Amino acid sequence: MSKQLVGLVGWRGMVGSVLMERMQAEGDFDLIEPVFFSTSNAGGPAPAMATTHTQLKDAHDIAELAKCDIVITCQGGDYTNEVFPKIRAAGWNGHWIDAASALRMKDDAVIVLDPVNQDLIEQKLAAGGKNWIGGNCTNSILLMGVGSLFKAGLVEWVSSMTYQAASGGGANHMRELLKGMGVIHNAVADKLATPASAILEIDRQVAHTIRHDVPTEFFGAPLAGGLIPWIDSQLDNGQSKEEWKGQAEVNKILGTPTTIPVDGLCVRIGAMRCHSLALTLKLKKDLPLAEIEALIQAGNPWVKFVANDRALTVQELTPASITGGLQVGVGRVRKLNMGPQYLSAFVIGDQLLWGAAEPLRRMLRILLKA
Ligand SMILES: NC(=O)C1=CN([C@@H]2O[C@H](COP(=O)(O)OP(=O)(O)OC[C@H]3O[C@@H](n4cnc5c(N)ncnc54)[C@H](OP(=O)(O)O)[C@@H]3O)[C@@H](O)[C@H]2O)C=CC1
Ligand SMILES: N[C@@H](CC(=O)OP(=O)(O)O)C(=O)O
Repeated sequence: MSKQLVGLVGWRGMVGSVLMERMQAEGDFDLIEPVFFSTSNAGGPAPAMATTHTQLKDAHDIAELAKCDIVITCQGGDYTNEVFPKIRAAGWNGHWIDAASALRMKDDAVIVLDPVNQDLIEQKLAAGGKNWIGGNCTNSILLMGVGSLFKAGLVEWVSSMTYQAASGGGANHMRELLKGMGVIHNAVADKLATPASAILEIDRQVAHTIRHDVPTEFFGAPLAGGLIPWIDSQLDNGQSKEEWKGQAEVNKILGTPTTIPVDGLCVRIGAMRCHSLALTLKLKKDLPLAEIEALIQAGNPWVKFVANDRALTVQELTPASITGGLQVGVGRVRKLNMGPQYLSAFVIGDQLLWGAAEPLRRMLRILLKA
């Protein structure tokens, strides 16, 4: 049987590069005939994984895109908004897999996170579904961590306070964070090298540098040495767009018949690519902690459950430990003073992997098997 023609758009960007790495690591390219597209370099050489179509094609050429059985795009929402309606209007009936948020809430789109919603994906596939969209990174990580509690019907509501990495903004944001760290260090490097120098003087200089010299072009405020308690645009109800996505996407991923309230504040912090969430969950009943822990551990093979122990937590439940891997850390699980149905949990994951690239390549695998 001939291999399916899979168009890849946005493979050079940050999410796309991580997707390419993962597809190579898992041997996905052996199963498909890839066609690489570009918005900036049509006619240029395609990456080495391309065996037949060795030149980049124009990512705006609808006729070329429409030759593909499957298109995977990590190019961004503007591209999706422009090209997707055109290719469908041209009668293309292939599968569209997308990292951008543009189509997520459309009725005919499924937000894909198969370790959590494989049943929903299979059901929509059988019903002729064609549009498969990766979820918001924070929501995918939340559900990879504690999705089993939702699936067991135990969650009445969840308050999710997030600590989101620079990579969520893109490559330039990661660079800006690092430049800012360097600017701060340079401002006090001499004094730091002298153990006897006064810490308050160092602190004054650091505060001045953060206010005046740390670059803010991409984040709009200094992130290095600080945090920014707002992510994405402002909505009329006082939520940020990132906060709004929590309830909307979590419920859509799970296919809940009645909306489970999900809300909280989303905060940008100076981590590189690990998003974390401090959760308060109100459970529908008072379950023993051991039972809750067992449920979380059994959620999926990528859950890395960390006992609520200081030494283990500071070793295992940090960006330093989690970054670059597929494990999603879950820990700090304990009952809260508010009552026996109130549970805390801390969830942490690499937002470029489960948060962006991994659900897309796994959706490709599901389609190749179908
Ligand atoms: N960043 C994240 O954490 C997440 C992002 N997403 C979504 O994924 C989509 C893509 O995001 P992201 O990967 O961050 O976007 P990038 O800005 O990194 O890449 C998008 C495109 O920009 C073009 N580009 C221009 N200059 C460069 C350069 N110097 N290096 C690489 N590419 C360049 C490339 O297109 P070309 O090769 O055609 O020129 C590339 O495909 C967005 O819709 C985003 O919402 C989803 C989940 C998480
Ligand atoms: N907004 C996320 C990243 C992202 O791209 O989200 P979405 O795929 O929902 O646009 C963040 O900044 O961390």
